Parts: sequence; structure tokens; C-alpha cells
Amino acid sequence: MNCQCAEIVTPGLLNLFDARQQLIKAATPINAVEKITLDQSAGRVMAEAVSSPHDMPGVDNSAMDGYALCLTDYQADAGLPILQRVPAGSGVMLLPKGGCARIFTGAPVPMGADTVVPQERVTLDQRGHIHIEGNLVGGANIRRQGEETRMGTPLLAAGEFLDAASIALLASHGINTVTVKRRLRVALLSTGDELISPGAARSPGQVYDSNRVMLNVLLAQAQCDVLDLGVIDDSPQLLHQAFDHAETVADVVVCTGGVSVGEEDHVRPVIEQRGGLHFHGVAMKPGKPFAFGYLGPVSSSSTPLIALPGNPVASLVGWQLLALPFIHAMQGRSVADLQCYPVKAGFSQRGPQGRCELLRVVLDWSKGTPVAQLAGGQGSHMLSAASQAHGYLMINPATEVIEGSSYHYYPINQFAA
Ligand SMILES: Nc1nc2c(c(=O)[nH]1)N[C@H]1C(S)=C(S)[C@@H](COP(=O)(O)OP(=O)(O)OC[C@H]3O[C@@H](n4cnc5c(N)ncnc54)[C@H](O)[C@@H]3O)O[C@H]1N2
Ligand code: MOO
Repeated sequence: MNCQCAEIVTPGLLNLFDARQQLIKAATPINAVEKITLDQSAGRVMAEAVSSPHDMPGVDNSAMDGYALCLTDYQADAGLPILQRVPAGSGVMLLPKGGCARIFTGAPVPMGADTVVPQERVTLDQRGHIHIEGNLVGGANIRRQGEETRMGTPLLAAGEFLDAASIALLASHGINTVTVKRRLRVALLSTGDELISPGAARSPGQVYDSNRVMLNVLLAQAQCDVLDLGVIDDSPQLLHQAFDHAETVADVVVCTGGVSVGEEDHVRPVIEQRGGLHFHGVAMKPGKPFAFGYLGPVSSSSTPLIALPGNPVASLVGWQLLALPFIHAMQGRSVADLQCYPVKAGFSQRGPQGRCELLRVVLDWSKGTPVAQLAGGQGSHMLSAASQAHGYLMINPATEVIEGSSYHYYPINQFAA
């Protein structure tokens, strides 16, 4: 399905998908690499392609616990004596003429055998000869040498993310060392005089800094090393100082808050003073005041800056749809396309104006097909609905939400790391 947002947007705001493409294009993948062992490799990004060092499986082996035999040796009346026992881990044996081998799953098929019969289809007579129920099919139940990969077959490409299955794939081929990209160092800061830490006593007007807590989690999930610079008060000088420090220690800077248009919002003017603003404003709800730029004049040597809005849900959605693909591209990781599919709305409401709205919804499967219901209040300051949501229902600008009509649904689990 073509996941897009219609073009009827407010002048001055970038289309969400154009902003995403601009970010991916702007990202310069990190060059630094390191060699690590598989036990440290979860979530890392392959810096080099890896090929199979040998055939997999290494030898023809049994897919079943049963009996290995040569089809032409078997006579239904006489059956076959069991002349050999082949457990997993034994070497490749030679099948004794005129008999069969007791064999177990994964054990090498003896030379001279061409078929394995599962033990459920076998009975033993008084002499201990096997008799087979049903037809024999030559070659059955043998996993062939090299049927999965041949020596030299590509296993993983540069840019692939190492998850449990891909790490196991390497392990199954005997590989224990991989060359991966260095973890990204990300400096994180919140801005706002009103912000205090969770756990502190609150005076009226103060706000708990939930965005920095959230972004610490999201950055860790995205396999970044976080340099948490804390809360910076609403002052251009302090912001400049924080950015001066950040660019000496980080590959990327992520900040939250102070990126809208009020005179207490200093992020945009400060980036402009540093000559690094790339864009500001995306036609999305929540998340409109998202900005992207650099801590110095735009060039490949300047440290990129992602400025997320202060409203908590705007910060979350801006991270998921815009910041995360940029981080992935900087990590040298292949960036996945957004996934969406049509889902019917279980409610009606007015549509957004001038930007695409991402409604936080839960899916109700009780009638067999999914129906989206609002997960709670949709204000961009309301984390309750975001914490319950299964996904986002994307509503195009000037489009009514009509109960029973279908809209693009974006599952939230696609943004997990
Ligand atoms: N005149 C206009 N006002 C606003 C516009 C606009 O276009 N014109 N845009 C609105 C939209 S949309 C958003 S989103 C917000 C974003 O504003 P800022 O990025 O400048 O964020 P702040 O003003 O600093 O804070 C907004 C809101 O969020 C709370 N906040 C800030 N940081 C945190 C944090 N780390 N943890 C939890 N909550 C935080 C802050 O206290 C405010 O309540 O601007 C609208 N205004
Ligand atoms: O972009 Mo905002 O998130 O609607 O308050």
C-alpha cells in the first residue's frame, strides 16, 4: 500500500513524506567500524557483507528419528535387519550391505543410504527386522548438503540490522566475529524554564520533563549511546553553550521543546544564527514544529541537529516518523519503508486542516476484522492515549473521518528500534 499524505498543506510546511525523504538523504552514514563477537552484536549494524564459509548443512543428514536405508535393499516380506546406529554428532559412516541404520534427527546419513523412514511408519518383527507401512519415496527425509547455503553464498549484507535470527544465522555457520558500525553518539537535551525532574516536588506551572525520559529510552532502543545534557533554560546563550559542547562529543544532537514560534522558543533562531537551519515545520499533527539542521553552516562536517517539539506526543511522533529513519541512515542501516494498511474507523469526527493527522487508535478485532477506535484524548500534550495506542490512523487534510470508511493505519510496533 502506498503510505502517503495528501498534498493539501499549509504554505511553509513540508509534506511529511518529503520531510522524511529529505532527512534520509541528508544523513551521512558513520564511517567508524569495530570488530565484535556475536554475544555483543544484538542490535548492531553490519559494516561488511558476510558470506558462508562452508556448505549448510555440512553433510546430508536425517530430518527424522527413524531408519536410513537403500531403497533397492528393502523387500516388504523380509524387511531389513538393523546393522548400524547413527546418533547426531557421529561421523559419516558406510551403510552395511543388506541392512539399515537406526538414525536420529540431524545425524549424517550413512554412505549407501538414499532414504530415511520415520520411526512412526516402522514395525519390528521377532527377528528385529524393520517393516515399513505405506509407500517408500526415494530421497525422503534427507536434508541435503548445501541445500540452504553453499560455500560463498551471501549471508548478510552491509547495512543489515543484527537481530536474533540473523545472529543465529551467523552462529549456525560457525561465525563468531562481525565487523559492525560504531554505535552513534547522540547528545540529548530538553529546553524549558518550566521543566523539572520526575520525583521532584512541583510548584504550580512547573512541568515534569517526560520527553527526555522518553527520548533516553527511544535512543537506547535505537542502539545509540546517549550523552544526556539535561535541561537547558530558555536562553539563547545557554542553548549556544550546550550546542558548542554537544558538537565536540556527539555525532548527532537531539533536542526537544522551544522549537515553535513564540519569543521563548529559541531553538530555531539559534540554529539560524549558527547558519545551519535546513527546514522547520512539517504538515503533521502532532509534530508540526519539527526542525532539522546543523550546529554549524550546512556542510558534511557539521553536526546534525534534530529539534523535536515540546508537546510530548508531538515529540514521540516526530521521533518515530522523522528522527528514527535519519538515525538509521546515519547508523549505516537500510531504512525500512513505512508500513501501513487500510483499517475502518469505528468513529466519526472532523478532519484536520492543512496537515495530516495521526490519530492514536486501538484496534478492535472482536468482529473479525480490525476497527480503529480512538485510544483516548487526542491533544498533543496527552500521553495517555499514546501509551495505549496500537497504531496511528492517518487522516488527510480537509478529510472527514466517517465511521465505516477506511484510512491508512500505521502499526506502532514498526517503530520499535
Ligand atoms: N502561535 C503558535 N503557537 C504554537 C504553535 C504555532 O504554530 N503557533 N505550534 C504549537 C504546536 S503544534 C506545538 S507541537 C507546540 C510546540 O512548541 P515547542 O516545541 O516550542 O515546545 P514548548 O513551547 O517548549 O512546549 C510546548 C508544551 O510542551 C511542554 N514540554 C516542553 N518540553 C517538555 C518536556 N521535555 N517534557 C514534557 N513536556 C514538555 C511544555 O511545558 C508546553 O506545555 O507549540 C504550539 N504553539
Ligand atoms: O504539532 Mo502540535 O503537536 O499539534 O501540538
